[in-house]
Amino acid sequence: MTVQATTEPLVLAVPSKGRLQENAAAFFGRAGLKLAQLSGARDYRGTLVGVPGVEVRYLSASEIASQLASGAAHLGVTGEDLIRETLPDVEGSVELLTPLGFGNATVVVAVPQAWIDVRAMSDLDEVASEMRLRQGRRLRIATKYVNLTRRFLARHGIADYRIVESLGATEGAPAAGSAEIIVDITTTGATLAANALKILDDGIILRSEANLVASLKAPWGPNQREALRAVLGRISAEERARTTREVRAGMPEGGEIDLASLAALHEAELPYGAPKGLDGEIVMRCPAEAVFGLCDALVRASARSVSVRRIDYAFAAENPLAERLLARL
Ligand SMILES: Nc1ncnc2c1ncn2[C@@H]1O[C@H](COP(=O)(O)OP(=O)(O)OP(=O)(O)O)[C@@H](O)[C@H]1O
Ligand SMILES: O=P(O)(O)OC[C@H]1O[C@H](OP(=O)(O)OP(=O)(O)O)[C@H](O)[C@@H]1O
Ligand SMILES: [Mg+2]
Repeated sequence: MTVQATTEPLVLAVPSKGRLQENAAAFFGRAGLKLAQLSGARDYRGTLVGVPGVEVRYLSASEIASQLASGAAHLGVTGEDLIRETLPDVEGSVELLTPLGFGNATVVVAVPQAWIDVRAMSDLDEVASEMRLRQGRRLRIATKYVNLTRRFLARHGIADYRIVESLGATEGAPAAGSAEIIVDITTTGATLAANALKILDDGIILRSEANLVASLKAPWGPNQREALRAVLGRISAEERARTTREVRAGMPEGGEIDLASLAALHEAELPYGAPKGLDGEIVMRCPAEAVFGLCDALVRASARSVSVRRIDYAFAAENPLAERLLARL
């Protein structure tokens, strides 16, 4: 009988439900990372097709935040709001690798629209003090963002309040009489409006979006580091490709062109190096915004033809996301 060497996998935590699920799967898909569920839609574990050493775990967005904090997961996709709410020491326990452009939500302080004189946090401070003095009771704030709320109110010097923990439908609390005001996330503002609530002018606690987050507490052995490089290499390659354009130009025989300064002027690079003689094809890459400037300059430098392409992936020797994380481990 042979004993197989067990190699601990890198644990990648992916949202299993809710708003982040579909977008997260699409994000990995763009990076060429196909999620495969182990045995049908009810199994909460899976793998990444073609990337060995990775175990995918399907969890709720808030569980992902706790597992990154404890080190049970190495990498995960979750909202920054949940990271900042759940982790006592964000900087010391995780690295926010990159924002993902979805799951945008703003954590806000909202009060009844009927409170016409209450527009800012300083007004709220007055309301809270008056309630305490005149009615002998504290302002009640309904929220599931207990820690974010406490920190934000402390920064505004507000101490006369009580938190009523809410597990959902927070916006309904003032009308239901279980709290005077709320702290919750909003995206379109529709739920606040439907419940006759308004955001205080300086009541924005955090602008959040989904992030790719790495745990500093997880065990990062050699196998997990190798899997990390593979996963983040693809993610970087897709991001680099999406934001750059490849420019190919046919240069005339005997043409004279200072490729290095042309490249520098247009934030371009020569990913495959400068050709020996300049008559022939040159390949450059530049940021998408800089592409027409570069094309014009090449034409002025007597290029015979210039074409621009989008590319799917741009792999490079550098792996900036992985390097940033590895430097902290
Ligand atoms: N309306 C929204 N628009 C965009 N992103 C949102 C919205 N609501 C929540 N999010 C983001 O998605 C995260 C998870 O929210 P989601 O509603 O999917 O799960 P949940 O509320 O934690 O779970 P559940 O409501 O099932 O208990 C939020 O913390 C936030 O980062
Ligand atoms: O500003 P809006 O676009 O109206 O979105 C905000 C609402 O979306 C979220 O609720 P969700 O639908 O996730 O229900 P939940 O409270 O059960 O999480 C959030 O808690 C708000 O209630
Ligand atoms: Mg929700």
